[in-house]
Amino acid sequence: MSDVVTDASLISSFEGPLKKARRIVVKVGSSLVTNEGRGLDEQAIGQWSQELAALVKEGRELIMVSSGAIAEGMKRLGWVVRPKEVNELQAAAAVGQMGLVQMYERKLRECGVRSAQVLLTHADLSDRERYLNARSTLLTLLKLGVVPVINENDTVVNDEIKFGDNDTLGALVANLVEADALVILTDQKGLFTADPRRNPSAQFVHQARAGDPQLEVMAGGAGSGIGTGGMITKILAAKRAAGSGASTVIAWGQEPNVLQRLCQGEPIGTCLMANTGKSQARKRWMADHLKLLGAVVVDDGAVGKLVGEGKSLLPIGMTSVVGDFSRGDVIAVRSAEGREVARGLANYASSEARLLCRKSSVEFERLLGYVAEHEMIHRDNLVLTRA
Ligand SMILES: Nc1ncnc2c1ncn2[C@@H]1O[C@H](COP(=O)(O)OP(=O)(O)O)[C@@H](O)[C@H]1O
Ligand SMILES: N[C@@H](CCC(=O)OP(=O)(O)O)C(=O)O
Repeated sequence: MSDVVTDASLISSFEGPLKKARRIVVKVGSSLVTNEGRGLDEQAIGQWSQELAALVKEGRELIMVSSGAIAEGMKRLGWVVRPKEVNELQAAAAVGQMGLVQMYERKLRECGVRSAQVLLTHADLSDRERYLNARSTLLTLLKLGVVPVINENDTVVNDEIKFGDNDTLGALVANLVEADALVILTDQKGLFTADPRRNPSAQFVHQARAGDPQLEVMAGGAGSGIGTGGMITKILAAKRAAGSGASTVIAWGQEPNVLQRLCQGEPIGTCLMANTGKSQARKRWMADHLKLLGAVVVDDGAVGKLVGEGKSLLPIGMTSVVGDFSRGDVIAVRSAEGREVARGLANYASSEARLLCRKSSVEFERLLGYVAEHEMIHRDNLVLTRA
């Protein structure tokens, strides 16, 4: 599908990508969360929390990426005009984040669901080791039925504050946890063919392909003075999320029961479809690594587990380690004859992996002083490369 669909009748039987989605990242912008800067919108946060809780109870995994710290901090500090100084924006974010996260914690707890605060920077997600640590923490939280509430760690960055780009953070988180879908809730019903605040005759876009260059022409900057990214960062976020196979829906955050209705398959908002399958995208990413830093050689039993049974690679099946790599690098898995059978993300650096060859996980702590993971390569991070 490459066309931009503005005719509602063409999508009447369309189910949307949320119905079958198990792992969903929801991003809400500052203007929605803080009622256009008037202060935390308790009713809205309460409503989203009820929906998140209901979806978690259905067996889905939900992550909330929420902006609003700066806007709420400004309100608490009595500042009417958004400061220009980065250190003042950072101070406002630190003050506002307290109230923001407390409100999510309380509202979710009232619905019987636990939450966790996670503060990330773009830099965290580009460093492989921190990327893996963030990933494994988030996946553990999801497994426990906890809803992570994520924001940028505004105190330690300045460019993120300047560009205020939590849409990108939402997409990076979707990629990090390999979400099935990203939902971006904002103050418009979705994407229009032009900014509806400036062009009242703009048409609504029901559906398009994520990454379609036409969308970037339609999207403009922020319209409210509270939000900072505007529609363009949402379009680019959808393109980024599509890289790992996640489709994106941009919808109005005040739409009644928006999340549950989307999950029932109602075509609300603008749906930007990813045209790459999840595993395909991941496979391509791994296959794109032309030069691998190392490899582990495994015995025939391990080859059978990986190839025949789709299992993770455990150190007990490894006989030797080749090269010099760090945790998070893509490495090859070779058979005893030296043939590459798979590739994947190493959970241990080569120096540690050498100590773990032929060892069972009960010995990891004694050998390394800590246990990062039981697997050398988790099956979620592994692709078979033998034809
Ligand atoms: N083509 C478009 N369709 C819809 N909204 C657009 C478009 N171009 C620009 N916008 C503006 O983007 C705003 C949403 O972005 P932003 O204010 O950053 O919200 P948020 O805080 O939710 O991230 C809308 O209020 C709207 O004025
Ligand atoms: N992280 C900051 C800024 C993020 C921001 O403004 O993003 P958005 O409202 O989604 O355009 C905050 O919480 O205020």
